[in-house]
Amino acid sequence: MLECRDLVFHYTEAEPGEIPDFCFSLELAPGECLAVQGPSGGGKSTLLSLIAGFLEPASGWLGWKGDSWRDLPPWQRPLTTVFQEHNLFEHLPVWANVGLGIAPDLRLGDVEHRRVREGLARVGLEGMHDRLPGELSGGQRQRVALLRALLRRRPLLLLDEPFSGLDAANREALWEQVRAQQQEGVAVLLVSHDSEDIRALADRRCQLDDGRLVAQA
Ligand SMILES: Nc1ncnc2c1ncn2[C@@H]1O[C@H](COP(=O)(O)OP(=O)(O)OP(=O)(O)O)[C@@H](O)[C@H]1O
Repeated sequence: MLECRDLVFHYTEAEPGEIPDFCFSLELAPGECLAVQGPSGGGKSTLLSLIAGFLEPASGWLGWKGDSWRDLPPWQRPLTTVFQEHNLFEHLPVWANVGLGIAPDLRLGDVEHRRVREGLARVGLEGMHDRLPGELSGGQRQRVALLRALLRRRPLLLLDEPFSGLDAANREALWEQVRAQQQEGVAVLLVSHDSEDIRALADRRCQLDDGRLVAQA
């Protein structure tokens, strides 16, 4: 269970009152998908960055299964992220960008190479194995980033508009992959403006309103 309790954050470089202080509280159980919606600039990326450990809260509690993440650096948290910028390694081919999700040192044996190839086929990228990210379209890059995150198989998946710009067939294929991970107990926090994504995946929804999360029916 992911738990945020009164997690307070403010951007110090902003003028007082210019941006609301953020104060987030939420719970997310294994296998559950919570969708977060809100206006542009409402604080959705800020929430994900706090959970991932890229920003440090001023106060409050953040943890997983009762253990505080307060002093845990991002790379030790049991989660994986797909943020809007896809963070691909431009000098590495597609197979290696995906393979990093399985082995960060890229020591892949036959089994791991097969997982990469099968994964690429599942997201419609079978011909792209050896291409560099700069030779892919935006939607293809997005699929590479998502596949890498899915192959990591961490207990918590943080997704920021992960399906925007994908065509219907690819979107459905990726929904299927995310659902399969939920069934294995992966918790998903989904930031999305897209009502179809939310209908397809979310068990619950909440809205970011003036720096606070408000549950939606
Ligand atoms: N480094 C920063 N310094 C100061 N203010 C920031 C910084 N990063 C973000 N903000 C401000 O914090 C607020 C929340 O930003 P955030 O990126 O979390 O919003 P968002 O809901 O993800 O927006 P979008 O949907 O447009 O991506 C915005 O008003 C933004 O301008």
